Amino acid sequence: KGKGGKKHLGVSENSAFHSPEAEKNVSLPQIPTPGIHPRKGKAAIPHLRLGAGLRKPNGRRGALLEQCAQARGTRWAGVPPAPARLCRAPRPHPYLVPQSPASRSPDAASESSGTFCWVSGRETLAAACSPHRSAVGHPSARPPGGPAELPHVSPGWSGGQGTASTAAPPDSRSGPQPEPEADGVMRQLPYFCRGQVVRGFGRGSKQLGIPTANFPEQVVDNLPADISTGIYYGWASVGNGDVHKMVVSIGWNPYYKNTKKSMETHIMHTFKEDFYGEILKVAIVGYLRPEKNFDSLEALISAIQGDIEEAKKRLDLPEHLKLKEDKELKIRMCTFGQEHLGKVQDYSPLIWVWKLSML
Ligand SMILES: Cc1cc2nc3c(=O)[nH]c(=O)nc-3n(C[C@H](O)[C@H](O)[C@H](O)COP(=O)(O)O)c2cc1C
Ligand SMILES: Nc1ncnc2c1ncn2[C@@H]1O[C@H](COP(=O)(O)OP(=O)(O)O)[C@@H](O)[C@H]1O
Repeated sequence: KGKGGKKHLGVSENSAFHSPEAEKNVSLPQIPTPGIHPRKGKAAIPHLRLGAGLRKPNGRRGALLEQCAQARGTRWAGVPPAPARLCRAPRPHPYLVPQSPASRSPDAASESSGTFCWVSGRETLAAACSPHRSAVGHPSARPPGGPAELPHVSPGWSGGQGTASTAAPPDSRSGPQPEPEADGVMRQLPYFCRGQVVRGFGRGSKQLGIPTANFPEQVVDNLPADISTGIYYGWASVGNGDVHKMVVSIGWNPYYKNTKKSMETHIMHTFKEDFYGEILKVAIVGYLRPEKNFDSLEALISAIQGDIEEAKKRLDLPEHLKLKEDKELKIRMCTFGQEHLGKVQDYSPLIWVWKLSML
């Protein structure tokens, strides 16, 4: 047992989900893995110790973590997770994500070398590596970029029900948007959110020939501040339906000079009928471009069609298809237990284990 074995790992109440794709698209800070052989992965990490406040995942939570690990086929199965194991997973790893220095750390400055975070749907294990100081765990901390911005909804989901998509736009933002900071945007992806489909201005189908399902105000309001306005792509499902490719526009539609921010999803699928009132779930996995103004309706339509084609292509890339098939995404997109969505208390570890065991 190494030094870390005596102390404990923490488990947070939050969830986040990052893909290797998100890491590829941006230059995230390199995770230092001092002393770790990439394949053998068992070298000592003399300076890596568990900090105060970490708890050993024993009892029900420990069992949960083991089951999650087993379900994922990670190397954690059957062993008590320790920071060394957190750090030894080869990169890129979909559940081991670099996190920015954590401000909630007792000594944030010391974490500048990187924080590691293993994430399963509900549980998050975190440890930080620093060449100068021992690791620090955050038992109750959310992973940076995780859904702590989604305070009143079920873990991992931004959602709500309502009747309109609103958010007061600063005037300066109604024009063309600057390229969002990749660091800010991509750290949030994949970003999951859900909500009841509400009515918009009815332009999508009629004027553009491209219907876009609108999310309610609460969903738009709960978007992480780091997710800039712009055009994104990802996966979507409606009600109990299958997962389809989608593009989503987040912002003020400068062409129409909307006064309220909205989030509008076009799903690349032909539906038999409208689905107002249904629960729409989306996983935003990538960014396409900022919102723009256009000289003509034709130019707007042509840009949106270009986005759709580009999104289709990108979503066919192996990393995206892999994500689509990922258990985590299936759990988040699937319908069993949907009645629980929105009630944090119903996302008990036992329900989560039950869901994993269903797969
Ligand atoms: C992929 C995509 C890209 C879009 N890009 C822009 C854009 O660059 N500028 C803009 O003003 N609106 C853009 N929109 C928003 C459309 O203008 C909007 O969906 C349309 O006004 C329909 O709105 P409605 O559902 O409220 O009727 C985009 C929508 C989608 C789906
Ligand atoms: N492929 C699709 N993607 C998105 N919405 C669709 C699609 N097919 C049908 N719809 C329906 O069309 C509605 C959007 O049409 P739209 O004309 O943009 O109206 P609104 O402005 O009310 O959103 C959605 O709410 C949904 O019910």
